[in-house]
Amino acid sequence: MDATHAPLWTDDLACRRGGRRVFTGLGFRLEAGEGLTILGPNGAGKSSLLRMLAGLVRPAAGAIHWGEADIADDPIAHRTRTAYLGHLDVIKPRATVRDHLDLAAVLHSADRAQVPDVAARVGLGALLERPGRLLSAGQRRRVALGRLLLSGAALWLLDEPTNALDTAGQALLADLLRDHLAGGGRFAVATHQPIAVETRTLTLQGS
Ligand SMILES: Nc1ncnc2c1ncn2[C@@H]1O[C@H](COP(=O)(O)OP(=O)(O)OP(=O)(O)O)[C@@H](O)[C@H]1O
Repeated sequence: MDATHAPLWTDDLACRRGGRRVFTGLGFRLEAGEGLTILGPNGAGKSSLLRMLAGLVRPAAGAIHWGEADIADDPIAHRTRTAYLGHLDVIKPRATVRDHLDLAAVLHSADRAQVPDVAARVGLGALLERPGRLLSAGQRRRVALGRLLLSGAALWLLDEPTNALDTAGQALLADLLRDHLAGGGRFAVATHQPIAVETRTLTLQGS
């Protein structure tokens, strides 16, 4: 099977953090073109699961597979196909919106000529030359969405992506997620806010 279209799946996945059990026995499958919404109370392990799917936290038991392979067997391949958006948007104070998106394009071997279009897509077309220190929280989040678009990653892992986004920003996020699925991508979103995209749902119970 073409690796891009291979299913992402877990079987009997368990997570421990700080010596404490967070979740056990987690199994789910995510095909190309599918999204997953991860729900659950504070501390249930949503961020931990996303970090595990990104290969940043090791499972205490079980494994995460991409097709036949355990993602831990080829971390570089997994990093290349994955984009992780955490709670904090890392923005350099002096670098402009254009600089941030240019850097993302270079890092992901994307065409820098796309940057103005990507900025416009995320609502920052008029702010290309604005430095990071002058961006609002929602504008920073939009830079992060622009980076996501430039990543070309098949798997988007988004932790509370609606944070700081206004109504229009939340609609934009939903559009980007739908377009990503339509292009054969997949995503997992940990959220307390509903996102207006049809997805599978995984609810972590917490303890
Ligand atoms: N770096 C860490 N070291 C030790 N324990 C951690 C670490 N990060 C998280 N935990 C613990 O793991 C558990 C799950 O945390 P996690 O952040 O995954 O939950 P969450 O469902 O994303 O919560 P929230 O809804 O509050 O964002 C919590 O009990 C937390 O205290």
